[in-house]
Amino acid sequence: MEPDFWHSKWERNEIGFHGSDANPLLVEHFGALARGPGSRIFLPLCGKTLDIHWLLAQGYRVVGAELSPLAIAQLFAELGVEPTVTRVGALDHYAAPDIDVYVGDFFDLKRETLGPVDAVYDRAALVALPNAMRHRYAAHLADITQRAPQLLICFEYDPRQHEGPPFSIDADEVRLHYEGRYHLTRLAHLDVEGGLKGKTPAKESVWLLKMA
Ligand SMILES: C[S@@+](CC[C@H](N)C(=O)[O-])C[C@H]1O[C@@H](n2cnc3c(N)ncnc32)[C@H](O)[C@@H]1O
Repeated sequence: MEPDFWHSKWERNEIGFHGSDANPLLVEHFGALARGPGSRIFLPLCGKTLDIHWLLAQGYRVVGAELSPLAIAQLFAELGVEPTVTRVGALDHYAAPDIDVYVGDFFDLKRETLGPVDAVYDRAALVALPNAMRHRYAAHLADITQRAPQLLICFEYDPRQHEGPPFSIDADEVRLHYEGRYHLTRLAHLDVEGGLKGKTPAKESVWLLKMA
């Protein structure tokens, strides 16, 4: 997807991916990462997800990366926090106590800028990207986070029935991206209630990725 695709989604408020509560799969499975309060959790392609609110409320520190300044203005407004904004290379760094968000292209985020992270939470990031970008994304994510343990949520459905995003990512594809880099465990494999976008039969998987 080109940046304009996402900018226009945010400008038109076509954000069906944005949940109205913290993701139940995060709440159920985050403990598998075994990271205590105070740990720094990275959310690539974070949007304004309420998962950030949940993580902060649990005492975690959060760092996000997001293309849309509109999304991040809304995130901080909804958190009720005024960030300071500074330029770091090609990105804008929004900072407030316990939260940093880098606004711009994820592929411009460097390891030194991101700093150390204790865990990664990918919900609707890998699945948001077309196939050609997913390889680059997975390699870049593993590199800048130094293969920090990761909770990854993916959809699976018959790709003939729905044109992404979200794209269908089955177990073979998760292994293709990550098997050489992490030890993989599938923690859950569930039917999406009512189907994807209320019509396409789909499953959701939760993966735990840990350095082998
Ligand atoms: C499907 S949404 C998911 C947002 C969030 N993870 C959630 O669960 O609500 C994908 C997000 O990725 C952002 N995005 C897409 N391409 C990006 C890129 N190259 N760099 C940073 N963010 C990007 C979009 O603006 C959008 O907010």
